[in-house]
Amino acid sequence: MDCGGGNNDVQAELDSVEAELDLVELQIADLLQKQSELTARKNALLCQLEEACDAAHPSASSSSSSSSSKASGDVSVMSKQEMQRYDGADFEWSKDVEQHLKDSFHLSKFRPLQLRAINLTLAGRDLFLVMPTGRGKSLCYQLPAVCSKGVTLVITPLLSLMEDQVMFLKSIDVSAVMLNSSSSKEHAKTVLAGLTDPKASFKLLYVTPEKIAKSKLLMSRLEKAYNANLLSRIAVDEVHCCSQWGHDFRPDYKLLGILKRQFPKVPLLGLTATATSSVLKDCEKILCVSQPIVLTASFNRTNLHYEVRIKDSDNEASINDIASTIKNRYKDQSGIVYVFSQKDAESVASELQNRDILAYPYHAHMDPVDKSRVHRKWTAGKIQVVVATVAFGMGIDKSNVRFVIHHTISKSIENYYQESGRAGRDDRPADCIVYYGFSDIFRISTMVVMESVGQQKLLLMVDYCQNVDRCRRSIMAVHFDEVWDNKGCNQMCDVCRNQKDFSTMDITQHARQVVQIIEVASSMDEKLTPLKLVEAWMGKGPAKRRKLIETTTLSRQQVEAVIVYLLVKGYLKEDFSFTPYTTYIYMKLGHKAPLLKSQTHTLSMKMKMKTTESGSAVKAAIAKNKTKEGKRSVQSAGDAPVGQAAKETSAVKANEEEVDITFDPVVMDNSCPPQPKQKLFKEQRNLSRKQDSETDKWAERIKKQLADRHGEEEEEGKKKRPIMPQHVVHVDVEINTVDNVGVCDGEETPAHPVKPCSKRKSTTPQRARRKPRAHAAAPDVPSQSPGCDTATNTAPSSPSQASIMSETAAEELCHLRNYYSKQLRRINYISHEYLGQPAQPGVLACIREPLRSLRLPSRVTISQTARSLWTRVSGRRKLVHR
Ligand SMILES: Nc1ncnc2c1ncn2[C@@H]1O[C@H](COP(=O)(O)OP(=O)(O)OP(=O)(O)O)[C@@H](O)[C@H]1O
Repeated sequence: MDCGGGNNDVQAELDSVEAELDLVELQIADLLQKQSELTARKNALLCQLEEACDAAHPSASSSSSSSSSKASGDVSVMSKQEMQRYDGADFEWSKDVEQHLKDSFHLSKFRPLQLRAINLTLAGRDLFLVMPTGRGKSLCYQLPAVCSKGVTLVITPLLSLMEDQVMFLKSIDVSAVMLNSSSSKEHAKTVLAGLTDPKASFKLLYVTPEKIAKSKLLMSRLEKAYNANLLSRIAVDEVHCCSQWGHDFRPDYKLLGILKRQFPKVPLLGLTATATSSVLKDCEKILCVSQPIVLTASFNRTNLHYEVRIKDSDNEASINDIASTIKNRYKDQSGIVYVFSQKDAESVASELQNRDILAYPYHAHMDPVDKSRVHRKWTAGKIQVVVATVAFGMGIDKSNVRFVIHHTISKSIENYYQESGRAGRDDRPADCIVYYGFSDIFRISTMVVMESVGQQKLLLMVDYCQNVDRCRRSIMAVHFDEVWDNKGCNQMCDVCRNQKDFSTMDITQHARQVVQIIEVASSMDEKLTPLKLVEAWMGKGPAKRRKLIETTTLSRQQVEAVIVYLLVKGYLKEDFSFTPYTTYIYMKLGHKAPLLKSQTHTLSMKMKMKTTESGSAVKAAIAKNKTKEGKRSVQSAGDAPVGQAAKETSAVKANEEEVDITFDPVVMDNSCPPQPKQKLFKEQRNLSRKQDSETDKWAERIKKQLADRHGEEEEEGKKKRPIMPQHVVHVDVEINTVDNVGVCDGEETPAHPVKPCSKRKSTTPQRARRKPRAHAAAPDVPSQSPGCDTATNTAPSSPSQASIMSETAAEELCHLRNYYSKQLRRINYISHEYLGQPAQPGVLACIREPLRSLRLPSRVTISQTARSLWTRVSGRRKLVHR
């Protein structure tokens, strides 16, 4: 068929119209998003107005429940007047409640919302209570428990939390028991019998969600207690764990719906400090509670001062800064430094000790006895600082913590709120400081990549840190769906304190440059890691590429800020590449990148600009770009560079010999122990050598490709250059793990607070770092649980043994090994959700729980999958050894 020139024109126009339509769609999506944000804000303001106009609004809870009506459920279920009645003390139980508050709990008065919550639950209402960290949520089920007939069932995610609470209740003569993996048979028997005994000696029973999911005996006893009217209440602590959208999702919380289905008349009380309305809606469904009353106290902890500091890329400098802050501002005062990994916990603690600060590490892989000692000593004020991973979080209730410093940003705003919420629980002023660094974003990114909304949440946290013009509290308020009055901060955040310490810059040209760099790299079959993108834009990298792109005169800090901004706003996105051992991150164009093609699209960004130097740098760069604009999109080899850029370009040119076409992936590798630098260096050198031999040929090919590109011709069948990480950054990662903070027993502080990593427990089986080779690639699936790290390699190791394998078998084994490594990593990753759980013997038992969270083919059971994994591995093994 003849497709003449006419058709070509039509096709060209069609392409252009389609491209324009794409742009319009993006703009519509943008506007729709803006519309929904504004509508939400409008509704919130309307609610605020309505509340303000309500003459009968009681003073008792108004200050703290400003957004309680955001749970529209309240209003539909109960009128405001009726709701206010629950702030009163004219119920049949009121006297009892008052008396126990003073006599049992030794408290003089209620904090805002406590009495309302207690009255509501005692009246049999289902209730979700969202109250800030440290405000006294526990009292809202503990006090009703002692005022009610029968037993209150409390679901808690952590054994440590459970132990702490039971110990505390015992200390005030309130009888409470717990059932967990370490309970003896006899104890379990007594507890189960007590459930149906009207004269039972305990008022509260603490269990983990897993216990509910697994113990049929417990469920049957609860059923009997229910029928005998002896199950008075169900409290689900940290209720946000039900929802995948919550920041600490636990699969077994999903099964708790059985409670309301089996015991519909028992009032349920869900408690959390961090849940957005969508998370609560999700929890409502999961727990099968219909139209619960939602009481929401303001998230605002007025005594906490929030601050973000830019982290120096030189670790030494940031440690110095932290140390001097602690020594100058918090002399002899208690605090926490949160870090990213186990290794960081040990090294930062050691660095602080070197600077005469009494700091001890705390992380999930420490001996439980050591953890318990550190916790205890810190609580007693004998240790000034705990340098901790997230393992030291929920349930840490020390009143006089004056500072919480984040050496690395948290993985979400919810996490940050929880972690920083350990500060100032005595209502006195305390500081929450985050050190925010470019490379940390990508370290965390590799950690949260497996989580369903991990990336989005991380970017919101990054946005919080990057922000220079909005009150930090207002960002949290929007995040927690709260109506925010700007006066509410009272200059208790760095932004409100240093108002006007920023300038608005038009970064449209900068953004176009970044997009162009990625496009050029992609045309050269190159993938750029975040670090390489920064360097490329600043004029480093292969000369061939430099000739094709526009470099910048912005400072490194500004370059990083712009790239992060583009990532947060969707002009860039991360691209993950997985190997059995590592996760690589590369930067790609995001869904909004095409908008930059339109000349009318502009992009501005607020930047901190303390020095005029950096300010003028930005302006100079913008001016330079404007003059260049239109002159070229791709600079030809003969073009003479101008101004500052010329200096940079020639400086880089001088270094050209040293710059190779390399890749610098950010790597998360939690499968291998830290490698000696020498070994790493050797591996890199080997890879470099391999690359060197290819580079010349490759450069020739690139030249041709570029020529083709300019001529708008696509060379058919061009081979992609294999990506060979030359510079591998080995990151030691502790996945967001919560674990058992041991019980106090009065022991000494560990003699060697900072343990060397000699016997570090890896989070996944240890493996050689090299790429698996066919001849040594027998699937050495460990005979231990996936969490164990001493995998024994039974693969043939000598050349003679290897030679008996056919090439196809070797290749297949190699694939299989990769597959299992990846599966084991995933299983292991998910297993961390279960660290607080009873360890059960047997491989199947060990991986069953994590497997629940994996997506299995329909009609395939978990046991079948587990068994088939093992059968396939052993089958392959036999094949190899034959
Ligand atoms: N009405 C009150 N008056 C004084 N102190 C109180 C009152 N209610 C609770 N507290 C104290 O506040 C502290 C924090 O209480 P609790 O552990 O219940 O907080 P929380 O809301 O569960 O916090 P988090 O979510 O951070 O665990 C406890 O030490 C508790 O004794």
